[in-house]
Amino acid sequence: MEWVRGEPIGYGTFSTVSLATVSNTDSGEFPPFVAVKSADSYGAASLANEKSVLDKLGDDCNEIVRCYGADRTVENGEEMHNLLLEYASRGSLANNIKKLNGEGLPESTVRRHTGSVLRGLRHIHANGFAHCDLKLGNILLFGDGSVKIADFGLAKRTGDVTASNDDGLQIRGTPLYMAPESVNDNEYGSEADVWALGCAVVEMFSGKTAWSLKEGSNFMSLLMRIGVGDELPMIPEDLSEDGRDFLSKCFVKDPKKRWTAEMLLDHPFVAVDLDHGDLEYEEEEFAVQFKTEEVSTSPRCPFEFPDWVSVSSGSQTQFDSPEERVTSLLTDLIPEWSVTDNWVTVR
Ligand SMILES: Nc1ncnc2c1ncn2[C@@H]1O[C@H](COP(=O)(O)OP(=O)(O)OP(=O)(O)O)[C@@H](O)[C@H]1O
Repeated sequence: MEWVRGEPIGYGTFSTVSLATVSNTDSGEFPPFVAVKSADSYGAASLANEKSVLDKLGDDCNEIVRCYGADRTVENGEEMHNLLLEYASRGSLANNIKKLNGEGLPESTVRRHTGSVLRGLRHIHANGFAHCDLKLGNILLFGDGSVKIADFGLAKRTGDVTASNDDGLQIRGTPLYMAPESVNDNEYGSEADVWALGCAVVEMFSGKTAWSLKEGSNFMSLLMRIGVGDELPMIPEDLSEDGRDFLSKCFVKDPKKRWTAEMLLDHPFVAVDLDHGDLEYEEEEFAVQFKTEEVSTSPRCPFEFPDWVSVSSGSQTQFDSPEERVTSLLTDLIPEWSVTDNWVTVR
C-alpha cells in the first residue's frame, strides 16, 4: 500500500497513530484513508505482536479493526515501524465519553456497543487469544455508529504463561480494568477480558470508572480492593435490571464461575432486538464528530492510571494468601520511574 502520513489522531504508550491518505486505491482493495500506528524500535515488538495476532484473527469478524499490513519508513533520520489499520473516523469510545462531561451513553446504545464488543471477544477467544487490554480507549467508533475492538499489542495466546506467581505482580493493561485473578495470580485469560468488559460497560453507561477512587487512595489500595475481599466494581443503580444482572455475571471474582463471552451473548441485556428508530435518534444525539485536531493522549494523571506492559517486582517469595502478597508490595521507597532492560513502564 502507498500512503502519505497526515495529522496525528492519537498517542499510546509506544506509538503515535496518524491519519494517512492512500494513493493506490484503484483496485478497490484499500480505502482512501487508513490509520497508521507508528513506533520506533522501542515499540516495534508491540506492533509486531499486534500484526501477528490480527493476521491470525483474520478479516471475517466485523467487530475487530482490520489490518492492511505493515511497513517501515525512515522519517527525520529515524526508522519507524508502521501498522496500517482501518480508520475509525469518530475515535475511541474513551474520547467520546470524555466529551460528555461525566455523563454516560443512553442504555440502548450501551447495549448495542456491548453486543458488538462481545462478538469481537467471542471471535478472539474462539481463536485461542485473550486481548488483555480491553478498555474504552481500545474500542473504536466508526461513522455509521458501529464499534470495533482495537489495540492488540498486549494480546496473547490463552495457554501462554506470562509470568509465574513467584515472579511478583505483573501488570498488563490498565489497573482499573484488572481482574482479581490477574492481581492475585498473574492470570490473563479470556475470563479477564470479560471482567474488563464489565468495567467498560459501567463506564459507557455512567461516564465514570467502575472503581471509584477514594480520596487518598493509591495504586496499591486499588489492587487490594480488586484482589482481596468481596468488594465488586460499582453497578449503576439506574441501569435496567437486565443490565445489572449482566454486570453481575461479568463481576464474578472466581474466573471459573464467570460467564464467557459466548454465554453473555445470549443474555437479555444484549440479545434483544433494539428498536431501530430509537437508535437513529440516539446516534443523532450522540453525533460527536471526531475532529483530527483533537489529538487523544493516553492518561497521564496518577488517578487515570497509565498502562503498563509489564511490571515485575522480581520477588521470589511464596505467599499463603493474596492479601499477604499484595500487602508485601507496599513500600515507603520512592520508585525510580525509569526504563531499564527489564522494566518497561512510565509515560
Ligand atoms: N484505527 C484507528 N482509527 C482511529 N483512531 C485510532 C485508531 N487506532 C488508534 N486510534 C487512536 O489512537 C489512540 C492510541 O492508539 P492505541 O491504543 O492503539 O495505541 P497504543 O500505543 O497501543 O496505546 P495504549 O497505551 O492504549 O496501549 C487510541 O486511543 C485512539 O484514540
